[in-house]
Amino acid sequence: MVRVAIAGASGYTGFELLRILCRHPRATVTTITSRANAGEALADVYPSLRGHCDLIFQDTTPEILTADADLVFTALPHQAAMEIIPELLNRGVKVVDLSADFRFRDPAVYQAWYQEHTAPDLLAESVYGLPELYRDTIARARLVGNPGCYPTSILLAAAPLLVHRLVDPQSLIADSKSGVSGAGRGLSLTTHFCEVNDGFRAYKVAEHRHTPEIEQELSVLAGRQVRISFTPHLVPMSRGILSTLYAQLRAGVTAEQVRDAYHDLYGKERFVRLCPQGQFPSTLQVRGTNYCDLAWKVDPRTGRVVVVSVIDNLTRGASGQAVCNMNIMMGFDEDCGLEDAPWLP
Ligand SMILES: NC(=O)C1=CN([C@@H]2O[C@H](COP(=O)(O)OP(=O)(O)OC[C@H]3O[C@@H](n4cnc5c(N)ncnc54)[C@H](OP(=O)(O)O)[C@@H]3O)[C@@H](O)[C@H]2O)C=CC1
Ligand SMILES: CC(=O)N[C@@H](CCC(=O)OP(=O)(O)O)C(=O)O
Repeated sequence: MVRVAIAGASGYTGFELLRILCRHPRATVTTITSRANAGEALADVYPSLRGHCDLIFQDTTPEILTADADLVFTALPHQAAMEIIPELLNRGVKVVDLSADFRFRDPAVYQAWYQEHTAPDLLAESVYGLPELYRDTIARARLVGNPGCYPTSILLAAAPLLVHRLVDPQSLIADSKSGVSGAGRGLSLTTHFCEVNDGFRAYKVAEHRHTPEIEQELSVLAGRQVRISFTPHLVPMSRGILSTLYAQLRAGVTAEQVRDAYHDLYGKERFVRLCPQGQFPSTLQVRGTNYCDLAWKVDPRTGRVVVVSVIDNLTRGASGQAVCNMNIMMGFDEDCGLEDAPWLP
């Protein structure tokens, strides 16, 4: 059994980690932390977990997080994560960080979009935690930067097209719609029920901080610097992301080549499901799971391919992917604890 601590267990991704790990056959959660809830029982903060886990929240300190753990999930806001992760590593645990603090290869990019990086040396060591692309390095990692939710949905949609050189990498446009839990559990006017319900809006157009993360990984896949137009939208649902990706096909590329590229990259993948031709996925079909469901269509009128990708932002976009990364780091089967079928309705 691997002993696990969760920093920031009172937030939405922390809760989702607990939901998954409570039934994980090879992991046991020993420690949960939150500054505001320290001293309270988990079941008092999250009554839905009553009977599944009887832990008490403790304060978020490196000493507490490493006292009885082999691996720590840091489900903390950006900046707060990098403030404690160097000390966690010094104390000998492995870390899967759900924030953006260890997703970037170049500290200057992080600093341009976030803030000063207080542990830039660790960026050279951390591994971007997208299992389909990096499972071999994840297996050897001590520190994994778990991908952002929008990047996960967009990178999985784009990868076959770039790996097989089927599209002009500079033509990529991604239009994404997220449920409100993507903004975390904290209260704010933008996620207030009356501000979100019955409406639908774009936000942070051409300036969302996931743009450099997406471009970093698209550039690796394309073998050259890539720029993307990325527009996120907030939709009135609790969970889920649907991303629509548009790309210009290179001259002469056929629909059969596009189909073969998706089957080549994902044919054996446990968590990427390719929809039957003509069926486009709903966020409902991946709810509460680590699946990314993909569908595409070549439009012969425009010479573009349109790809639709759906994930659950809290599971595949955060905590499910984090557990998958833990499984790889510990040498477990990738789907250990992640085998559940989606919920419906
Ligand atoms: N929600 C989502 O869909 C996704 C979120 N992420 C990332 O995962 C991380 C967690 O997100 P989420 O669970 O949604 O966030 P929440 O706001 O729901 O939870 C944040 C958690 O961190 C703790 N916390 C807040 N501020 C600090 C601080 N300064 N120092 C230490 N602890 C702090 C909070 O508890 P307390 O204040 O009591 O200590 C709480 O437990 C973030 O980095 C987020 O960007 C990534 C992908 C998807
Ligand atoms: C709906 C919503 O607000 N979504 C969040 C994305 C959450 C996410 O993936 O988080 P990271 O901050 O860890 O990169 C946003 O747009 O900021």
